[in-house]
Amino acid sequence: MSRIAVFDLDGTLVDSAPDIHASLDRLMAALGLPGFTRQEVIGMVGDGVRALIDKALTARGMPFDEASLATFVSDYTENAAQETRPFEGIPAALESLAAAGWRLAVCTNKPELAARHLLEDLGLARWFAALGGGDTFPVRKPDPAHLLATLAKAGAGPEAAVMIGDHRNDVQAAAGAGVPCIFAGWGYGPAEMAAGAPVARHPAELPALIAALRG
Ligand SMILES: O=C(O)COP(=O)(O)O
Ligand SMILES: [Mg+2]
Repeated sequence: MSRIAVFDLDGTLVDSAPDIHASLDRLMAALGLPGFTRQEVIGMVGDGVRALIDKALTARGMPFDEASLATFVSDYTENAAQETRPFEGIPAALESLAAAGWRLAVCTNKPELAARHLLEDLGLARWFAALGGGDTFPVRKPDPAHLLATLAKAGAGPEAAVMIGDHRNDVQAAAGAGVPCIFAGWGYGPAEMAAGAPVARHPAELPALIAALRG
């Protein structure tokens, strides 16, 4: 069975914080509330959009509401690729993995439509055999079923897979699915989230690290 590398999106493939930050601050301004610093936004990313909006509203003493979530999702889906770019070295790493016979997939807590638009706008979509978004299945990371369902969509199983992510959710989903994980040290998660997983400091290290896990 062909080997497959499954990537997280935000903070792993793409530096998406600028557009998440801009959309969130537009929502807050529309609600008459103060915006956030970039570090605050990065600290709220990882558990999907519902959690992001919940954390943002809670930080301003407001209850969660569905209308704010819907406003954010539609604004962000439109504007996800304004400033967001692949991390330096990611396109080359994907090309090198594909050339070495790896199939590639994306497992992200970002909503599927926004993730799809973003990958297309950045010219990355062609690399991926499957995408499992935060709303594609009834569950999402850290639930290992999110990773397993993404693999199934690509016609693959966990025994041939490696996961690459920048958040504890990625490490936990991979561990639960029996898939080795590489922690993206260039991403948004603090180093302790690696929890013992090997840490790549730069995307250029990925082809060798991934091959070492599933030779
Ligand atoms: O949308 C999020 O909160 C995180 O998305 P990710 O799973 O691609 O890092
Ligand atoms: Mg991430």
